[in-house]
Amino acid sequence: MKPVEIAKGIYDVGVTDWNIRDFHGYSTHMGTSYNSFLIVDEKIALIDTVKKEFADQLLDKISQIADPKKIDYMISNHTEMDHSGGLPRVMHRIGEDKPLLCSQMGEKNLSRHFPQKWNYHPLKNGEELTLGSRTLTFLETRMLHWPDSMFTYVKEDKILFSSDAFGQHYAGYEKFDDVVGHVIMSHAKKYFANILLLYSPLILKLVEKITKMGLEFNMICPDHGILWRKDPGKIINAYVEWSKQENTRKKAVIVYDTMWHSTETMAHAIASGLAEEGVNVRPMKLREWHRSDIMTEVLDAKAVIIGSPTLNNGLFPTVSDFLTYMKGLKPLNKIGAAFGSYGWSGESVKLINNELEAMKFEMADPGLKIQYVPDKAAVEKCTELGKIIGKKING
Ligand SMILES: Cc1cc2nc3c(=O)[nH]c(=O)nc-3n(C[C@H](O)[C@H](O)[C@H](O)COP(=O)(O)O)c2cc1C
Repeated sequence: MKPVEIAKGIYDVGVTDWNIRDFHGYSTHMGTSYNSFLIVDEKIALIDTVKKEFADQLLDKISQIADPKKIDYMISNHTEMDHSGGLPRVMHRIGEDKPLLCSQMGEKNLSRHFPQKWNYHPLKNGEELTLGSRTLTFLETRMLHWPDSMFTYVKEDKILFSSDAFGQHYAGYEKFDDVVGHVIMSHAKKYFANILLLYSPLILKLVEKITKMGLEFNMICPDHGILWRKDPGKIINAYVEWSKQENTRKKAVIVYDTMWHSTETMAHAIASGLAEEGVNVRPMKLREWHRSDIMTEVLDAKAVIIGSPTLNNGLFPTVSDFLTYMKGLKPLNKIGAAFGSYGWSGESVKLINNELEAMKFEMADPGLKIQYVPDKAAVEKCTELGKIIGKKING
C-alpha cells in the first residue's frame, strides 16, 4: 500500500496487519492497522511507529515521501509496542541523536522497553512545537489507556492524532469513515468495550476538557483503523454515550457454559422469560464466543446473567475467566443474576453472586440452582426468573 496524503503535506505511512486475529488476548475479526503519520513542513516529524516486524514497511513508505534521515523529530504518543516496536529501526535510520518527543511518563516507560539512550524530550501538558507553518500541541491523556498516553494536535489543520483513542481493529484499503461507512462503528464499539471501558470516567472528563478548550476537529486520526474525517463528532459522541453507561436499552446478555447441557437448558428458558417481557436477549455460550465478543454485547446491556455448572466445588473455568475479564473492565449500572446446574454440592451460583456483587451489580434475584437435568417444573422456574429480570429491566 502507498502512503496516503490525508491533508496537504501530512501522510499516513502506517501499515496493515491483515491476518492478526489475537490482539493482546482479544479477537480481531478484520485484522488491524498500525497507523503512523509523517508531517512534512520546514521541519519533518513522524508520529508513532509500528510493530517491530513491520518497521521496514514503514521506512519504505516514508522513503517514498522523504529520505528518513531528513526527519527532524520523532514523536511517541504511546509506549505500547504496536506503536513503539519500530523505534529502534526507525531511530537507527533517521539518526540516533534526533529528538524523541514524548510525555514525561513516556520517557520513563520507553526507557523500560528499550535500552538505547535516545535523545528524549519529555513534554509538559500543552507544550507546543513549531514545524514551520504548523504548530503541534501535545496533550497529556494519562491512563487513556496507559500512563504515557498523549495526543498531538495540529492547530492549523485542526487534526488530532489521538493515539489509541477512537481506534478500531480494522484492516482495509478504505482509510476514512466516509469510505468505509457505518459498519466501522461495530469495530469501534468492540475496541471501546475491551480496551477503554474501565476508563469511562476519565474519558468523560477528557471530552469536557477538550470542549472547554474549544478545540475543533477537521479530522481525528487514531493509531488503529480508519481516520475520522467526514464526521469526527460521531466517534466523540459514541465515546460519550458508551462512557456514560446509562444502559437505556432493554437488552440482556446471558453468559454461560455447560458440560451436559443442563445449564444451557436453563439459559434458554431464562432467555424466553426475558423475551416475554420484551427484552432483547442474547444467550452466549463461552466456548462458542470469545470473551471480547461477549464484552462488546455487555457494553450496552442493562442486565448480565451468568450461568455455570458446579465443577469440583467451583465454577466452570471459562466462567471464571469471563468474570475475571469483565471485573477488570469495570462495567457500571448493570442488573445481575446467577444460575446453574449442579450434582451434589452446588457452589456455582453463590460464587457467581459473590463476583457480581463485588462488581456492584444490582442483583435481580438470589439466583437459581437446579440439581442435574432440569425437569418441566425447573424449566418453568427458569422462565419465571427471566420474567423477574425482565420486569426489573422494564421498571
Ligand atoms: C468432573 C465433574 C465434576 C463435578 N463436580 C461437582 C461438584 O463438585 N459439585 C457438584 O455439585 N456437582 C459437580 N458435578 C456435577 C455437575 O455439576 C452436574 O452434572 C451438572 O448437572 C452439570 O451441568 P451441565 O449439564 O450444565 O454441565 C461435577 C460434574 C463433573 C463432570
